[in-house]
Amino acid sequence: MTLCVALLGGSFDPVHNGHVALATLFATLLEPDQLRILPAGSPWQKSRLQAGDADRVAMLRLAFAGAARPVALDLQEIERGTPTYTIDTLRSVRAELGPQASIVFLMGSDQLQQLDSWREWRALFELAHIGVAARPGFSMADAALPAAVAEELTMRRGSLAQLRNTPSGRAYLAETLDVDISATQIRAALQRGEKANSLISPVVLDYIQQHNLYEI
Ligand SMILES: Nc1ncnc2c1ncn2[C@@H]1O[C@H](COP(=O)(O)OP(=O)(O)OP(=O)(O)O)[C@@H](O)[C@H]1O
Ligand SMILES: O=C(O)c1ccc[n+]([C@@H]2O[C@H](COP(=O)([O-])O)[C@@H](O)[C@H]2O)c1
Repeated sequence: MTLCVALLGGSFDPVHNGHVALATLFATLLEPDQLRILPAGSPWQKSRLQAGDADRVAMLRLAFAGAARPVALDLQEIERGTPTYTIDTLRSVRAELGPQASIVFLMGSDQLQQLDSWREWRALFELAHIGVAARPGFSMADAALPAAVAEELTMRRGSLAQLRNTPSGRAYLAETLDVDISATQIRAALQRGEKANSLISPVVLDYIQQHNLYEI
C-alpha cells in the first residue's frame, strides 16, 4: 500500500480546537500513515506573530499529545528562516518521501478562497493533493472562489481513495466540518481577560496562562 502523509501547516498562534478538528477529520477520512504538523516560520501574508516560535511549538505538542494517532511535528519552516512558502515545504517533503508517496496538504476553506495568492500555487498540485475542510463564513462553492481556483478544482476533484493511493494532483473538499473558532478570536478574548475555555484545549490554556501569553 502507498505511504500516505497528511500535512497541516499553520501559524498556530495559538493552536485551537478548529485545528485539532481539521486534523482529526482528515486522520479519520484518510487514515494516513503519518499526520505531520508544520508551524510556519514567517507566514508572509500575516502581520507579525504574537507568540514566539518556541511557545507555538510547545502549545502544539500539548494540543496533539492526546491524539488517537501519533502526530509528528516538523519544524523545517521555522528552521529555514525565510518567508514561509508551502511550495518549498512540499518540495522538501517530496524529496524526503520519494515520488510514490501520497502527500495531502490540509487546509480550511478560508485558505482555499485565496489559494491563487500562494506562491506557485498551481505547482502545488504536482507535489501534493489538497484536503480542504469547510470553515464557517468561508463557502467552498465555485461562486465563492476565485475563478482560476474553481476551474482548477473542477479538473482535480478526487475521491478519498484517489488521494490515499496516488502521489499528488487531486483535491477533496470535506463539507462536514463546522467549527467557528479562530486564533484571532482567541487572542482577542485573552486580551480582554476572558478564558476562551471552549475554544482551546485546557492544557494549552494552562500553558498560555503560565507563560503570560496574549495579555497585550
Ligand atoms: N475553525 C477552523 N475550521 C477549519 N479550518 C481551520 C479552522 N481554523 C483554522 N483552520 C485552518 O488551519 C490552518 C492554520 O490556520 P491558522 O493557524 O492560520 O489559524 P487561524 O485561526 O486561521 O488564525 P488567525 O485567526 O490568526 O488568522 C489553515 O489552513 C486554516 O484554514
Ligand atoms: O505558500 C504560500 O504562498 C502560502 C500563502 C499563505 C498560506 N500558506 C500556508 O497555509 C497554511 C495556513 O496559513 P495561515 O497563514 O492561515 O496560518 C500555512 O502552512 C501557510 O504557510 C502558504
